[in-house]
Amino acid sequence: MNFDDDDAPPDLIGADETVEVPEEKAKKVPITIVTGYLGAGKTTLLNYILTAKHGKKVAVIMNGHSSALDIEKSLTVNKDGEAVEEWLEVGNGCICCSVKDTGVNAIESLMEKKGKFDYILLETTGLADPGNLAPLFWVDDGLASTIYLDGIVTLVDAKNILRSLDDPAGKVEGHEDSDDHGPVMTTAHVQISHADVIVINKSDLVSGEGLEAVRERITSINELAKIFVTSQSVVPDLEGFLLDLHAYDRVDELDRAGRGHSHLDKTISTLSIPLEELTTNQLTAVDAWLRSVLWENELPGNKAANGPAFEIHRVKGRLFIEDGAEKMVQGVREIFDIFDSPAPSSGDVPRKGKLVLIGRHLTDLDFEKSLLDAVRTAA
Ligand SMILES: Nc1nc2c(ncn2[C@@H]2O[C@H](COP(=O)(O)OP(=O)(O)OP(=O)(O)O)[C@@H](O)[C@H]2O)c(=O)[nH]1
Ligand SMILES: [Zn+2]
Repeated sequence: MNFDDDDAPPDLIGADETVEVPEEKAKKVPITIVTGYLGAGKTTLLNYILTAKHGKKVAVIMNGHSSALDIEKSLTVNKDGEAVEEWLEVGNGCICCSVKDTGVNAIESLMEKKGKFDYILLETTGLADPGNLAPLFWVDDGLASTIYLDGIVTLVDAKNILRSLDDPAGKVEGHEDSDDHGPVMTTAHVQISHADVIVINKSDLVSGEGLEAVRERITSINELAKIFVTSQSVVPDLEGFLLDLHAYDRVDELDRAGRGHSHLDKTISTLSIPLEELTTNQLTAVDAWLRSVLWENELPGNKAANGPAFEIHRVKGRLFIEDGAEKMVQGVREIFDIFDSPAPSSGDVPRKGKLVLIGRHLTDLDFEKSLLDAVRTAA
């Protein structure tokens, strides 16, 4: 890709040039995290966003490795002998930045130019565990006061993903592992389990059957994610795919979970627990149950003292309350929130709730019984 093709030279924006945003216009900027195993096509996707005509101002933060980008040199300029990050404005109105580590600093310097764009896309390194990153953008203070996490998009390489999921060498770091003899949890697993959207890229390299096998395996890990198939990371359109996901303030996709019970993947699975209308007491019990499970890592009522240590990556739910309220549950790792549904279901929808968990060892313990017992006791 060459940004110098345009007649006008690219416009470098100085790092210290801030734009005054009137208070009432200071809207939160959504951030989408783009993750995916080494070589899955993340940079290809972001390059596509930077060049396609989509009429949106997107700020793209790439992880600094990208040799694919010959703009990288021009991004880091010397200012008073010090290297500073620069934002490069490209032809379609997007801006781009390459950083050594996709950390908080880059986002902070980005926020100073907040009036300038509608979305932020952040490429993680191929080995990143999005579960460690997502909470950074979710907490209610600090950073998240000016940006909010719109969702996590995970690219997978159609040709290599099944091998990556089975490769013990890809074992993810930083997760407690009491049962080393169990099926291994790889970086590919955690990138899929945390995803709101999964892009099966490099579809040109596999047969139709191969693609179906990949799709089945991915769905067995994460039943909630929306799945797209691409070649060269060319996505049909951006909204609902990369942008405007609202993955953390809506739960529209809950209906996808709980249909099949394939445990094709031995490591991570999706569990869907149906819930009748709850009293407010029972709502409190669900909250307490989630605290125990997510914060203490204890399954209430579980007698198997030496059972395998479970791990929950995502929680989503819709709860109907007898007083007429409708609540949503959203969680990533140990952070979760129960809040009023911004778009309650219409009157003719049956008031059947659901709690969906994505994680490890969910099939080895009886989560459903534990939750339903807690709810029953609180009736
Ligand atoms: N055959 C084929 N090659 C692709 C496709 N998408 C990307 N590639 C190639 O795959 C290689 C890796 O793509 P990148 O976009 O750099 O992948 P990445 O996920 O950013 O890689 P890392 O940041 O190194 O983890 C490049 O050579 C791309 O040209 C595709 O759909 N089909
Ligand atoms: Zn890349």
